Amino acid sequence: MSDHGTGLRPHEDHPDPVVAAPGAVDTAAIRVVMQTTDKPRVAVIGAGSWGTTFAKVLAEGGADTVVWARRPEVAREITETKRNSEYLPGINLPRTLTASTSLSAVLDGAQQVYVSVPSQSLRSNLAAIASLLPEDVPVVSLMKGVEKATGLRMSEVLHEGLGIDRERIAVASGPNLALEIARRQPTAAVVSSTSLDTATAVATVATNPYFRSFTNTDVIGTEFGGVLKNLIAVAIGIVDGVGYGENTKASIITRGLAEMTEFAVSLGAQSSTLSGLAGLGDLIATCQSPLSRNNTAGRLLGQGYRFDEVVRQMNQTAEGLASVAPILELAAANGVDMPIVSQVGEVLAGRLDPRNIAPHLTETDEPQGE
Ligand SMILES: NC(=O)C1=CN([C@@H]2O[C@H](COP(=O)(O)OP(=O)(O)OC[C@H]3O[C@@H](n4cnc5c(N)ncnc54)[C@H](O)[C@@H]3O)[C@@H](O)[C@H]2O)C=CC1
Ligand SMILES: O=C(CO)COP(=O)(O)O
Repeated sequence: MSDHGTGLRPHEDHPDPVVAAPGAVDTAAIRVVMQTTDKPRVAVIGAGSWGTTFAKVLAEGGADTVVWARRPEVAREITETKRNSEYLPGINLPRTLTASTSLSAVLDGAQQVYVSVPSQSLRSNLAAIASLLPEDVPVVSLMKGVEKATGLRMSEVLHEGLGIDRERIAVASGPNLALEIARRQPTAAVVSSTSLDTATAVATVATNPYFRSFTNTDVIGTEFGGVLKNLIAVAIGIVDGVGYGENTKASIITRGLAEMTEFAVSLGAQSSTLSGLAGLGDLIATCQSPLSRNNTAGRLLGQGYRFDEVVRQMNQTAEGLASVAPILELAAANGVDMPIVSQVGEVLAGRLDPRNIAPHLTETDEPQGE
């Protein structure tokens, strides 16, 4: 069997029963694991849709991967049947992937640790992780929210809660809808750390034939890109739910990117990061896809459901809903106008009829330079 130029050895005794989606990478190229020598041992904290998918990415890139699941039934299903049917229906996980509810078992010997729990729950999980974290290993945030109570980015919460150097922390972001990646559709991501060595070490492990990780050192831009595109995706969902068409959505996406960029740059990001995978790339994916939970939450709001009804209907994490308020506080503190995000906040609060969101792309009715 050819290794399709990957340099990786086909793993022939585990025929993969996943049916490739149209356009997915040739499964023969994917049905491989790295040579067993120097297989990095990695831990993924969180067994929801993204934690499980990222664990699959890492395992299919050759890493010896173990997942921490909060619920025993989820850990058991992953380990015994190689499925996570609640979050990734129809997806077969790699034979080598296992999960456990024991943090010490998962973290023991880990050379890299990836964290993917809902942003608002991160801090409460860190005390237990801190005492078990192997020394000097990189810790990678896969999350796209800010902490509601503090406005801190997830890498900042990791820094505070784990008491580790910023150079050890990385964030991974980009147009990464979990189910598409779980189906092995080709995808790019960006891994960012203030230390390029850390970003490179993580990106090397978080790469496989269908998932390619780029690197940068703009952690602020990379993280805010992932947070802010969720808010614009809620706005897109709202106008979709109302029934507006493509002009409205293109206007919101384009002005939304300008809003995202101004905000992030005011807090220290490089504007080029917002034009990259973690900004524009993720904005396109999230605003276009019905797989997006933020987009879905917005659509329900646009269809007339109240905020509490939307929260009840969502059985997965829609980070944007909790991030609106802290982002608007940061914007106000930095003198940045965010007309689209402000109006998402007004719709969430029940103070603005979703049908009135679209015209308000600026703060005033005076013509403004683009
Ligand atoms: N699903 C996706 O396509 C992507 C998600 N992300 C980000 O990944 C992060 C996690 O999201 P998903 O996995 O999609 O969410 P999810 O809703 O699919 O799963 C969340 C997981 O966290 C667990 N959990 C809930 N409360 C917890 C707590 N207090 N402590 C520990 N674990 C808890 C749940 O049991 C579940 O396993 C979010 O920040 C999201 O923005 C990033 C890229 C893609
Ligand atoms: O971050 C994502 C895609 O990159 C997933 O978006 P949702 O959280 O809206 O599903």
